[in-house]
Amino acid sequence: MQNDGSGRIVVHGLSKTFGQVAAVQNLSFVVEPGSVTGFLGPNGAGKTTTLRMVLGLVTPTAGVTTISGLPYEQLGNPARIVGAVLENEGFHPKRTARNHLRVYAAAIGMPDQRADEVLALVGLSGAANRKPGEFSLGMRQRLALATALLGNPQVLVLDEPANGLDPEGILWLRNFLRAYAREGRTVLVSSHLLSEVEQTIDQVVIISHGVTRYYGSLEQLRASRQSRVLVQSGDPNALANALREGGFTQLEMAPDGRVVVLGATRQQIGDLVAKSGLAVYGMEEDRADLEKLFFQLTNGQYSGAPYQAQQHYPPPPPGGGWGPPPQYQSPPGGYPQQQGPYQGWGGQR
Ligand SMILES: Nc1ncnc2c1ncn2[C@@H]1O[C@H](COP(=O)(O)OP(=O)(O)OP(=O)(O)O)[C@@H](O)[C@H]1O
Repeated sequence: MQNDGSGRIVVHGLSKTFGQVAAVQNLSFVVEPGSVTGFLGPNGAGKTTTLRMVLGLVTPTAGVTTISGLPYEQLGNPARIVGAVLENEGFHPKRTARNHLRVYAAAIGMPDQRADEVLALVGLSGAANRKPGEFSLGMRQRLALATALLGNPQVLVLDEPANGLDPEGILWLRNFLRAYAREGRTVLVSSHLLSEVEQTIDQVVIISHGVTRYYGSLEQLRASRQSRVLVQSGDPNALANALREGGFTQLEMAPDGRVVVLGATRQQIGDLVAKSGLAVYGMEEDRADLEKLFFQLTNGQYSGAPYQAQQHYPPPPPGGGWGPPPQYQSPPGGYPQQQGPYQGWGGQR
């Protein structure tokens, strides 16, 4: 085997067991260069363990993980290929930011001046002579990123990099990572909050209880959200009957008396209502937000209530892209009644 120069991260059949705890189970996904991939899952889902296996810090119980075709430990001078920021990185309390970076630069064969270059890249030039002990959490995150960038790596692996960043810091990080990926590099970013990385990532791997729940483009995940239309009518029962006859059978009643039609567009309902001659006073279309979908996909790690799937996912795209979990039987989509504000049709109002 040799370094194929691609910067592609491959995780194949990866498992890790700590005593009785199956932290990661048979995980498979590919992180392509030129994109930012989000690695998402609730706390304890197995993200850090997986990233540590990718970085050769934890030995897998089963499976393999490679970067540019090689296991991390066979990469030669890995810091020149992969830059990583893991959680809770410590800094020497007495060293300035610049000296901290110079020590690390020397260790990987980079010149002193690289320290100032990476400080500039992360916007910390003005703090070069200060000690990280005086830094805010956001500044420490930037310094950790600067450390990862020392070797000008083709691949960046960041564990929860948005933790502790203020909105401005998150925006900065987003622009930085997107620009980095645009140069054809590989960026893998973990987070337990989809909203934190939603605008940064193109691809997403969602795990829960150490198992892949979704693997593919964020765009496709967005498209799988089912729309619903809320219809205000003078006679909700007559409207419901007309809708059922028209083939719209997924109906709910909102607490305010509006009829909620799942899986329909405003236009479809408008046409049907016009034919039925019923009075309708207003229609509002909305889509399930991605965060809700994320909750559904990671069900069981957020709330005790079991998710009852109402909708099936669209079939896998040709050429794959979906996670392989054989035990994944409860596809997402729709609006789980126990989580939404709506009562089922005929339920308590
Ligand atoms: N060294 C270890 N020894 C024993 N159990 C471990 C060890 N490392 C992780 N675990 C367990 O493995 C599971 C996955 O942990 P991991 O830290 O990988 O999850 P995570 O998704 O990164 O969560 P977080 O965001 O909270 O760090 C947890 O149940 C955790 O307690």
